[in-house]
Parts: sequence; structure tokens; C-alpha cells
Amino acid sequence: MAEVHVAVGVIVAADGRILLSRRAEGAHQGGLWEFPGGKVEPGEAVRDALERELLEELGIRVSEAEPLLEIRHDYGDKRVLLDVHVVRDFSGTAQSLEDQPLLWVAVEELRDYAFPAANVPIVESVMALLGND
Ligand SMILES: Nc1nc2c([nH]c(=O)n2[C@H]2C[C@H](O)[C@@H](COP(=O)(O)OP(=O)(O)OP(=O)(O)O)O2)c(=O)[nH]1
Ligand SMILES: [Mg+2]
Repeated sequence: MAEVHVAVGVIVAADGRILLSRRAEGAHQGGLWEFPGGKVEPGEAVRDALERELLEELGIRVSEAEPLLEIRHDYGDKRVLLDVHVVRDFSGTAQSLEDQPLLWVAVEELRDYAFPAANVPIVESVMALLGND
């Protein structure tokens, strides 16, 4: 089974909240919350994929993104490599351009949301980096 390379953005607002997006019910890992992003296309740089996906899904332009961590996870029906970046600076207002529910959440509240299993280390890492406790 080929590994799907995914560019993922932890988008941080000026007030410190993080943007979550809910995956469509019929999609892989559907109904769960995710950090916005999507598949890296063949020959595409991860950073370019991140910028393209966030523009397509949210209408925002990334000004600054730092690599946070890479996670390999095998869901059984799919293997993913999540290439996670922290986006602290962007222009535009995030909008739901693909009808996906969006939510800005305080770092301390991230644990209250249901994520795909691969996201557990992302949540821990974001809380360690940006949380207050
Ligand atoms: N964007 C994103 N994908 C995640 C996260 N956690 C996680 O396991 N994934 C998985 C779910 C999917 O199998 C894969 C992303 O693929 P996708 O199909 O949603 O990518 P895409 O946005 O390019 O969507 P599409 O055009 O193919 O519909 O990564 C996450 O936090 N964010
Ligand atoms: Mg996506």
C-alpha cells in the first residue's frame, strides 16, 4: 500500500486559537476534526502543497510556516505521512470554501475534540509548544 503524503497546517490566530476543520462524513476518517491540509501532488514541494491546500480550502495565504513534526500512521485501509507545519502568519480570513465546518479552538480545549488516531502526537506537540499549562 502506497503512503499518502499530506501537508497539514496548525493555523494559529493572533489571539492564539487554532483552526480545526471537520472531515466530511463519507471521507476517510470522516466526521472527525482535523488540521486543514491535503495531499501533496506528485513532484510538488510540501510547502507549496500546504499553501495550495490552505488557499483552496480556506482562502488564506500563508506568510510564515515552520515544520513541526512528521507522523507516519497506518490506518489499515490507508497509510499516511502527515507533514505538519505551524502557520503563525497568514493573510485573509479563513472561510469554509468546501462546506466544511470550521472552528477556532483554544489550545487548552484541543483535547475535547475527536481527531483521527494519527493526530494524537500533533495535539500533544501543539499543547507543549503553545499551551499555558
Ligand atoms: N488534512 C489532514 N489530513 C489528515 C489529518 N489527520 C489524518 O489522519 N489525516 C489523513 C486523512 C486522509 O487520509 C489524509 C488527507 O487526505 P485528504 O483526502 O483529506 O486530502 P485532500 O484535502 O487533498 O482531499 P481530496 O482533495 O482528496 O478530497 O490524511 C489532519 O489533521 N489533517
Ligand atoms: Mg483536505
